[in-house]
Amino acid sequence: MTENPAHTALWPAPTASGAVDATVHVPGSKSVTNRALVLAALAAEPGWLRRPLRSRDTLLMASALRALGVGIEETVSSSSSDAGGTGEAWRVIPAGLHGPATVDVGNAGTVMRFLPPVAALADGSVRFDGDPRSYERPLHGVIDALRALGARIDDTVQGSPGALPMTVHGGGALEGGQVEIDASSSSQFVSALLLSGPRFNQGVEVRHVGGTLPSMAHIRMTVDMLRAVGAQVDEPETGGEPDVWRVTPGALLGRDLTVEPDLSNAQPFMAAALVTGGRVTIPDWPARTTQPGDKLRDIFTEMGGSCELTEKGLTFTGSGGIHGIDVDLSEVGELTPVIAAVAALADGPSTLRGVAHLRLHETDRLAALTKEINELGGDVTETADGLHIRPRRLHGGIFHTYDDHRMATAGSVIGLAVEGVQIENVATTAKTLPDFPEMWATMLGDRQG
Ligand SMILES: O=C(O)C1=C[C@@H](OP(=O)(O)O)[C@@H](O)[C@H](O)C1
Ligand SMILES: C=C(OP(=O)(O)O)C(=O)O
Repeated sequence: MTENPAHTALWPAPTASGAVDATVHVPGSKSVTNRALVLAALAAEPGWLRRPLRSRDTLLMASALRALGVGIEETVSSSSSDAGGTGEAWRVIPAGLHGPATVDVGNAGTVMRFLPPVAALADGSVRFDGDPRSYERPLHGVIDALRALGARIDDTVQGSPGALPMTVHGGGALEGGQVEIDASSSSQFVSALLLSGPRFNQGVEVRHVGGTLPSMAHIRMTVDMLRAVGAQVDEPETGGEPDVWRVTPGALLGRDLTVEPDLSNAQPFMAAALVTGGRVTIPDWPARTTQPGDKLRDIFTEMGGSCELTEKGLTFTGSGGIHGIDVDLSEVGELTPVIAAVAALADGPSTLRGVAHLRLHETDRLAALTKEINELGGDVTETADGLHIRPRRLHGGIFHTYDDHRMATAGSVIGLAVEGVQIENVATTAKTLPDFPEMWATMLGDRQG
């Protein structure tokens, strides 16, 4: 097999010549955009998504829904009042879902987990395939649950059962009802079943049985967004049974939704303020949000910064010092790589806990962070559910990224403080933030190279 040159290309991570002082407009949230697309596709009337994220994961979601018959028209409004926004809006026009169709999930957890229930509602066969890594990421929870709820799925044609590739033989409707799943390997199993639940004949009752459920922030996001389009949801946090979610069958409204900036993608820019003792403002930081990135206000404050939320957005200011942290990240696992990078530059040790499931993300993130930080001279050890990080003087070298966007941004944060760090395949940030290298250079005022 020939190597794809983009996968081995090296990007010299710019070092910061001084404290950063920048305003960074961060594009829309991946998690909100892909949920909004699914909910709009399942609605009873057309809807709008304003300032959607345009990245590999969201374009894969849009292409897949189009392949199932949904209309998605991309428009750019010239009279946009979006401060700093592109004025981009997508009109989503629901239609009868049908196969035959092929869905490329790439390496998008949201596409590979959220769309099989949608395909089960389609009339016809829908084949799912994706990047080699997508074959290894857990999907059994969605497959087993859909079968229990009445779907016909063939996951034995190629590869191993319980994983991609597979074909969902949609019957035009799904009975739904009660189902038990072990979602300890991905919260997206629960979100997937809830998002399509209003369209199942009996709705759905999902009971999680198993170890700790990760990424609760993302399940809250699912519940919030379902309610916003008129779905009735009972859930543990508003008085329901622990680990049980119920969605009543019913029609969904077409909404006009403006997508919040992706706070997890704001993270490397905030980390730059922390690492350089500078200041970064993220416009449009929501006053109230279910995004896990909102927790950065607490986490990065504890690590040495301070936050101010004003009408200009969130201004995060580094103090010049970086402190180690002992933190349970189970609710906000996707923040781990950049926190690990900052921790490697801190004045004391850190322990990151509650994130064993990161071993099955875009790559094995615990192994990858350990190996790459240690190869720059660091001292990181893996624990059963996280990382111990003891800061040491780091040196330059190649930071491998394993097709993981958050490995690339984590390496870039280290590169701000360490000369000679080269990021392999920085283009992998296109999964959720295609303009990352340009945004990074702009933040640094194009002074570095
Ligand atoms: O539902 C979502 O949008 C997400 C849920 C989380 O997945 P896991 O629960 O698999 O960690 C998170 O890590 C991922 O980036 C996005
Ligand atoms: C785990 C992540 O993505 P996915 O949606 O592919 O699970 C992530 O973005 O950190």
